[in-house]
Amino acid sequence: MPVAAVIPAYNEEKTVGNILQLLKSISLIDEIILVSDGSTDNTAYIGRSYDVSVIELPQNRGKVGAVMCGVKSTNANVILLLDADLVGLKKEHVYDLLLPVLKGESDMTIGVFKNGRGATDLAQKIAPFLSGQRALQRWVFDKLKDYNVKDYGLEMALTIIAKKENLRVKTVVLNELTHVMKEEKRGFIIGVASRIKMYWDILTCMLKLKLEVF
Ligand SMILES: O=c1ccn([C@@H]2O[C@H](COP(=O)(O)OP(=O)(O)O)[C@@H](O)[C@H]2O)c(=O)[nH]1
Ligand SMILES: O=C(O)[C@@H](COP(=O)(O)O)O[C@H]1O[C@H](CO)[C@@H](O)[C@H](O)[C@H]1O
Repeated sequence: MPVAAVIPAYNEEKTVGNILQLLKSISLIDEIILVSDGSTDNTAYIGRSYDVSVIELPQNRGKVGAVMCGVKSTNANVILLLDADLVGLKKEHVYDLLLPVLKGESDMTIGVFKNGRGATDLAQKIAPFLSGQRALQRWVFDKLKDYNVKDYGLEMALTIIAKKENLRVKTVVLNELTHVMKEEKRGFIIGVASRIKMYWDILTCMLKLKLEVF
């Protein structure tokens, strides 16, 4: 069953290289697609240097736009979604996300950080369903087409759809994995603004999909 890893990246030159290098060493993955979402740094250049498929969007489309573009470009049946700002990604994390889907035991897996860093562990403990680390059957992803999901609403939408349709979802622990937080990447003011926008996207997505998840 062909597997594509889709990595949305907006100005992630500091972290994306290590992620691509690790993914390239995993034979379960047939295709690696880096979507540089209007990045103004060396993200796309680094992607090309690892000899993976690089889609360079001329303008920033937001996370869901970037991911959709990447998924559209492949025929793979199984999609692995990973953020480009992960720190500490190991092969075991990727296997733990992919294998339940490849074995047909789960329709989607959701990876939750543990023992990474206090702040990012806590965020995912409170809201594991927001995690960007997932593996899923393509037909699950394709259900997003029926909804008008914006930017950071992606994970909330996938989680709600899975619940609504009674899909088999497995939460897997990603030990000693963390990511660079918005405030660390973009500075305090832009980081906080981006965080507020993220929560707004999530809230509007929840309201739109009219389903309670709590
Ligand atoms: O407009 C955007 C915003 C984010 N991202 C990517 O989506 C992932 C998650 O976004 P972000 O880092 O902002 O979320 P956080 O990790 O802080 O929750 C990262 O790989 C980003 O580079 C993107 O492709 N386009
Ligand atoms: O875990 C979370 O609460 C947020 C915010 O993470 P940080 O506070 O920047 O560590 O990040 C996740 O949620 C976003 C919306 O679902 C996803 O797009 C990100 O991939 C995910 O890391």
